[in-house]
Amino acid sequence: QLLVCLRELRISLTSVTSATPSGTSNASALQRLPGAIIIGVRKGGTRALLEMLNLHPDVEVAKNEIHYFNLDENFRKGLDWYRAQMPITLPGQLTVEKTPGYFTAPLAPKRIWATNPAVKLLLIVRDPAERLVSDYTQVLHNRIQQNKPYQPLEELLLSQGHINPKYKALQRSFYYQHLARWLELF
Ligand SMILES: Nc1ncnc2c1ncn2[C@@H]1O[C@H](COP(=O)(O)OS(=O)(=O)O)[C@@H](OP(=O)(O)O)[C@H]1O
Repeated sequence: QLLVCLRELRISLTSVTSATPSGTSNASALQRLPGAIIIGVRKGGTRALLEMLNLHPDVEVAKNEIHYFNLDENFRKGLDWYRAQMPITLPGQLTVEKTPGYFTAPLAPKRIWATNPAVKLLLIVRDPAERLVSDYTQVLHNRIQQNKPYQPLEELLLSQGHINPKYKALQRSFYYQHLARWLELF
């Protein structure tokens, strides 16, 4: 399925990436903006998806999460900074980056659209309740490692006997609310 998906991505991206000259000389080895972005969801298996795509010789991935479209401090650094975070590719190769934080970031859809409306967005989802528990577990793990205090999941999830809609890990599992913002543009 991934191979089929990749073939489709390459076909649809030919027009976008063909602005670069064909051939495989070193002069054509450049850092290019992504043709596809894994936008989420956090704890949805985004790292595994990125690594699997990276097995294909026509794909190069940004190893780290870039957080360009969701963090103002990075967005302010500009497009040249973003491009500089990308791997070197040859013409015809597809650059992919993943930052699961994009999916829930209010400004990310508009920013990505303004940068490249033809970019392909990849979203991998997971049972939202399992995702929430995984999200909580990661934060818990980080806090324990940093010797910081932590609350049980029940305390975060419930407020006066009711579900607390302000709990961030819960909000991140409201897939439809976030997806609606993306679908307004893409
Ligand atoms: N192939 C496959 N099938 C099912 N689940 C998988 C798979 N690969 C990764 N995982 C699980 O995905 C969780 C990590 O997701 P992410 O890579 O998106 O995490 S992160 O948002 O980048 O931190 C993490 O979940 P938890 O085990 O609950 O932490 C992984 O176990």
